[in-house]
Amino acid sequence: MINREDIPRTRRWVVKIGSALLTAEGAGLDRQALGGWVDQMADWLQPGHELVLVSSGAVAEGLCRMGWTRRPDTLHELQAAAAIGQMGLVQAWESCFQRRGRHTAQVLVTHDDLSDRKRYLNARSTLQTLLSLGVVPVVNENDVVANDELRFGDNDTLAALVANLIEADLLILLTDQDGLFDADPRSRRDARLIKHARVDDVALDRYAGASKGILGSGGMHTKLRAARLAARSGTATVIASGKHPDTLRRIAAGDDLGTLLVPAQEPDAARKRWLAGQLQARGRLRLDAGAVQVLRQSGSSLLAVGVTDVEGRFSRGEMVACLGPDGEEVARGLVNYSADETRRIAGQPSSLFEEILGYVDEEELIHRDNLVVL
Ligand SMILES: Nc1ncnc2c1ncn2[C@@H]1O[C@H](COP(=O)(O)OP(=O)(O)O)[C@@H](O)[C@H]1O
Ligand SMILES: N[C@@H](CCC(=O)OP(=O)(O)O)C(=O)O
Repeated sequence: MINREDIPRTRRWVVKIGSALLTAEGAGLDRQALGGWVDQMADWLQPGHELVLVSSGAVAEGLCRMGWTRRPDTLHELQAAAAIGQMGLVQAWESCFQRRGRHTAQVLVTHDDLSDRKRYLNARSTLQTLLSLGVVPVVNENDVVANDELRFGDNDTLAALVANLIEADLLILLTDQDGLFDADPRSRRDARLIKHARVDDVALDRYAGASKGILGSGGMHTKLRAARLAARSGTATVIASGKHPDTLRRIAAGDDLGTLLVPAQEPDAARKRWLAGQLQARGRLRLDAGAVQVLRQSGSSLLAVGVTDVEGRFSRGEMVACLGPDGEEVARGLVNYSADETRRIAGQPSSLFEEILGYVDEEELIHRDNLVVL
């Protein structure tokens, strides 16, 4: 799918509604707005159409329910707020969808769940079953058990992984701005809306910058990253404002609204998509320029001879990030040797592995089937 005119033909959507939008500027859930989005989603859900909702707002609603005026500092208090608020969140979605004759289902996942291949496949089957039953899954991060290290943190990334899981046609990220601008519109009044771009356009990184919203956790940077991740399953992304009463209806009609970010290449195979969605790398391999070129141009396996430095502690089979000489991450993959072994064979041809290690597990440090170039 490339253009707006193709959107009316899309059948499978992931709609993500961010904290900034859902919580009425920090005053708890905006139930009126929520009802409006449900009406638009329910209208779109004609036979043949399927939708997963990714909803933030648990922490913000929890704070409101407890009368806490500021975000607590400790992780446990935040987790408690999420647990309290999640009740309000699912109650609100369920009652609005019920009015439209739709059931909803609560789906809470952690990063850990989706990095385990078996649990990833389980999540996929459950979501697909729910969709085939005509139920609307309402997904959020399981904040209660996720610790700092193993969090998605923002729901943009989670929504993109869900889009990958179900191979959605369209990911819609509803937020408090009209889309991605060429600068943060809160600080630059002359910022220009980007209406259409390919996800690999490098100028987008400059536009998204690092600044975040007040209530949300990611800002535009995580939305851009999410669009790139979603593109791996051929999913296009629209970033648009949920503040207007008919945003989803207009997107469905193919109106020129928000920012449309389209995939730049053919979808990855399912296993590579799962690999690309792994956020936590256990270690980092620094590659020389030749290795970077080979990975980027011919999709080959990574050989130890192209590795100049090894950081971190990892075991065989764990995820490592591969960085170019300038420090930019170029690929990630599941490594065939532990950190200690990798340090010993770095820079060496595979023909010397036997001599150095006393054995050879694999000729490649990372096999191309277990490697994704970013
Ligand atoms: N280039 C940009 N274009 C639009 N918004 C931007 C840009 N850079 C930063 N932002 C900020 O990102 C915020 C939206 O992200 P966030 O607060 O995480 O929302 P959400 O909770 O909906 O995910 C906006 O309020 C805006 O201030
Ligand atoms: N899981 C968290 C949402 C985290 C969050 O705010 O995400 P986002 O809306 O993407 O900025 C919650 O429900 O409060």
